Amino acid sequence: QTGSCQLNTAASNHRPASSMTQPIKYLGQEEAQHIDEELFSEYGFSVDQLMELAGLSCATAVTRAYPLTSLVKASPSVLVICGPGNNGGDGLVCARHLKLFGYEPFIFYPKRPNKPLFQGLATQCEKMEIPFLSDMPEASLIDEAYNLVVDAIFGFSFKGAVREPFGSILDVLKNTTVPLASIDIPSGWDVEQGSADGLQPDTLISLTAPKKSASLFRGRYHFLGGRFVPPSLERKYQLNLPKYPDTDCVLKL
Ligand SMILES: NC(=O)C1=CN([C@@H]2O[C@H](COP(=O)(O)OP(=O)(O)OC[C@H]3O[C@@H](n4cnc5c(N)ncnc54)[C@H](O)[C@@H]3O)[C@@H](O)[C@H]2O)[C@@H](O)CC1
Ligand SMILES: [K+]
Repeated sequence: QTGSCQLNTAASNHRPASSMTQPIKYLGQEEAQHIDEELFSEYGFSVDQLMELAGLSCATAVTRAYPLTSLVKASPSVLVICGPGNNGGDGLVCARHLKLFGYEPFIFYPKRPNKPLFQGLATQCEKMEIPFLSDMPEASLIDEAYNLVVDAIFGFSFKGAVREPFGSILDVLKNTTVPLASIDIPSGWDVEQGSADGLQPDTLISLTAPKKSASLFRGRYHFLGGRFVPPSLERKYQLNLPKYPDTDCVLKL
């Protein structure tokens, strides 16, 4: 090999992601979980750090898709439904930032993990005077009272048939007509195959990179959020992420 040849190879291996022409990668379930583990192990991030950035991305995406000035109800109410894992944690962070952005979030959080991270996030929301609902409202009440619903029930670790109480919650959501904004995965969808008779969100906020089922998303707004991926991790998994504009934490795909 000549010296110039080696130089070219090295240069092409270190092209910035923005100059790559390949389309953004849609991740399988295992691959998404591997990336997640690697961020926490090899890359030294903590869960609450990335959750904060993920939840901020989600709240920002809501402001883009449903600006305060576009809301039709008398108050800027948003129902945020949080599940039992980290997707639910993203929802709690999202609700807190929505409040700071001038919205009136209400949280339904039926299964709270007994862990300091989630207890802390719930306390922060309570201290921000965000009400927690004790029951899931009926579909007609949701349509009447809320401008939109944020679906933070399940993310990329969802598997198998939906267990209660979440089956009934998803059934209610299938009967609502207000826009639904799903965090990372439309809840109840198979992470790779989607769900023909599942939720049909108006907005999907894919975190880190879209998952395979996102190719079946038919809503109006698909955002990418979670602007925290180190370039070497992006290269390793060939994510081909588009370049976020300026200092934005979300990007419309
Ligand atoms: N690595 C990343 O990219 C990041 C991921 N984050 C979020 O973390 C999510 C993944 O979080 P987790 O791994 O905690 O998992 P999930 O939040 O997807 O769900 C796991 C929870 O759902 C329950 N569950 C799974 N299948 C079920 C079923 N069929 N019926 C009823 N309950 C079921 C599990 O028992 C567990 O409690 C992502 O989708 C994303 O929203 C962010 O918080 C931070 C960064
Ligand atoms: K979700």
